Amino acid sequence: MIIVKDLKKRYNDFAVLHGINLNISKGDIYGLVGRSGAGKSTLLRCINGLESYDEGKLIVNGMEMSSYNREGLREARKEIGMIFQNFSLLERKTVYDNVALPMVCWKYPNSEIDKRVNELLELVGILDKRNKRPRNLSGGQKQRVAIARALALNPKILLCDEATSALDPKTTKSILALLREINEKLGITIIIVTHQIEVVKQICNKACILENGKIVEEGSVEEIFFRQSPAMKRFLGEEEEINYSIGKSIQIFISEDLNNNAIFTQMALDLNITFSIVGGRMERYGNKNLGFFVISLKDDQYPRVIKYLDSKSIVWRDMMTNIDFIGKKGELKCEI
Ligand SMILES: Nc1ncnc2c1ncn2[C@@H]1O[C@H](COP(=O)(O)OP(=O)(O)OP(=O)(O)O)[C@@H](O)[C@H]1O
Repeated sequence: MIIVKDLKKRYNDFAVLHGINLNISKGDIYGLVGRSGAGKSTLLRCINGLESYDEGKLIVNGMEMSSYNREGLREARKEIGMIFQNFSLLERKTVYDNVALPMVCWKYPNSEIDKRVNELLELVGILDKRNKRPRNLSGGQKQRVAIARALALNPKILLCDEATSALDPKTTKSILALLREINEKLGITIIIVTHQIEVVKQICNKACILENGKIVEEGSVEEIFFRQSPAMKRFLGEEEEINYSIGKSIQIFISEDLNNNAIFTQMALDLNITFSIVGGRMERYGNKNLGFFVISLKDDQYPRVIKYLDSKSIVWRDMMTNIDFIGKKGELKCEI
């Protein structure tokens, strides 16, 4: 659906995108995360044709974006809806008129506009606000209007630029739930630019981390979590390693297909050992529970425990060397 290959973009002598490679498939909810200034919005604007690029390929819905003439680009952009942090609604128009605007611009017949706008307002849950002006709505309601307007022309792709950054946590949750519903019901591919890792955890199936115009981490949200790469830690501001200095410490990664309580009890029973759990965290990623625990082992327990974990295909990391990351059946094996 979206293929980005060696994409480069400069603003005068400032290189903002340094050779981006990405593949976003139909139906993905893809998170583009990174700190302020990393180049996320620039990449998003290249994807919807608001910005040109200098080198590389950018194929959206099967067409190279740089190959369009003005009229072709205008047509292509019908397939790509966009929402923003500040909602970008017209204050002097009603909710209904804001949502109708793209269809009015494309000269759709009034009856079709009326039917579609009412359907969309119903979908986003604010049909009762159709005659209100944006200033009479809450932030979450304004973003619902913006979502309905972005869907007016029946796009295949919805781009969200920090769409929940101005909203409180509860409203953010409800907007993300709405985006997920739109993705599932209408089959729309969604790209979410955000600096909030919570957003990625709640809704994305895939994500990348952008750092100074380069992708430093990419994959399914589960893979990114399991890798716990330095890039991820830098993004989260968790670079400092906790020093687990008693004996040998290993980090054991848990996914929902493992019964995490049972792992530790079973291992203690099978190996006839005791050990301390010295750290850990479980979190919800989309509809999965993922997490890790750090256990501290005596030197003589260490080889037996890692042999046991490998035999059960459980992912673990040596906290001392920080270089081994033994993968389930090998597929998650990587150096960090
Ligand atoms: N039109 C422009 N002209 C010159 N430099 C620009 C322009 N737009 C963006 N930049 C610069 O490009 C870099 C990336 O900006 P961009 O807005 O893409 O980052 P971002 O990751 O979206 O940041 P934020 O999260 O703060 O929005 C920044 O250093 C910014 O100053």
